[in-house]
Amino acid sequence: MPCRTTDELNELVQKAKYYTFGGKVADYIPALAKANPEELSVAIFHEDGTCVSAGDIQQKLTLQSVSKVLTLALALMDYGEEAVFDKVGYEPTGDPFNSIVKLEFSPSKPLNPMINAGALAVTNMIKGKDADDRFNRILTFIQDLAGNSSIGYSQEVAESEYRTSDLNRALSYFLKQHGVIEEDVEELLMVYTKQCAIEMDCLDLARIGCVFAMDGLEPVTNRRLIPAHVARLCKTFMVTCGMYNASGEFAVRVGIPAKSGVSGGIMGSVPNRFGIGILGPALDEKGNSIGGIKLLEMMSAKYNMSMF
Ligand SMILES: NC(=O)CC[C@H](N)C(=O)O
Repeated sequence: MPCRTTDELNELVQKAKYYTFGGKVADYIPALAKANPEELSVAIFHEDGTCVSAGDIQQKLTLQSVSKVLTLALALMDYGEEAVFDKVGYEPTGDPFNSIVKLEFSPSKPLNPMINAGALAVTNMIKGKDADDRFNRILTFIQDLAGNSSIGYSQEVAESEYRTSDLNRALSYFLKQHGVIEEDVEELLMVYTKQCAIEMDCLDLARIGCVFAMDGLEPVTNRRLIPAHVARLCKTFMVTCGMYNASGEFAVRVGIPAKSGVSGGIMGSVPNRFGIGILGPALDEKGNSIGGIKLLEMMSAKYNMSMF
């Protein structure tokens, strides 16, 4: 079903666009540096399958860190809570997403699954007979959540990140030394960089956000895609750690479970109402979409979105 657009949402996007000038696209993954910093688009996907959008929603984004919440859901479905939280903790770090510093403290397990170290530990757990099989399981799961079997990944972005992943390589070796991950680090990075390069548009992202908003039910059909307790657990991490070390301020100003990625994507879930997909590649200094956060602040005020 095509998305309609409303003057009201368009106006909010135009206002938020003004702030994109204060941001910068991520360039530590070389392929992401090509993104247009002035781009800002949003889609809202409701439980009944209707959607509203503004901006250029044909534009695609790679999931990057948004994928962390999706692999967490899959690992929890594969293994259950006890096994997953044997490898990663529950607590926000207050540090940047790629920081290594807290791993030095005992126990040497990542503080939560939303930082790179934690996400690497979670991807390490994804079941499958080899790296390709594991990645395909992640991709199929994400296609199901979005109701779109044509979703794939950007080979260019995956390879670009794989080649330049020295920090994630270092984190992985550190975790391997401490027994948090077991597999070959190169194989893990292969799966992880492809997972981060899974590509979709804002509407797909909004639809996945809506599945979480509905505690794991597919919009329209009400088919269960994720057990309710897993969806709730993921949303809790989105609130406490989803916007990196800006999650506290985001909870105050916007007040919804959300997860961002360095491509400028943000997936939001407004409980029992709708999912939100945003693309705005210009980032603030913490790595969140600068226009996207502004837009969500305005939307939260206008549509009374805060759950607090
Ligand atoms: N914050 C992010 O989106 C980080 C994801 C990116 N692929 C990385 O590992 O660095």
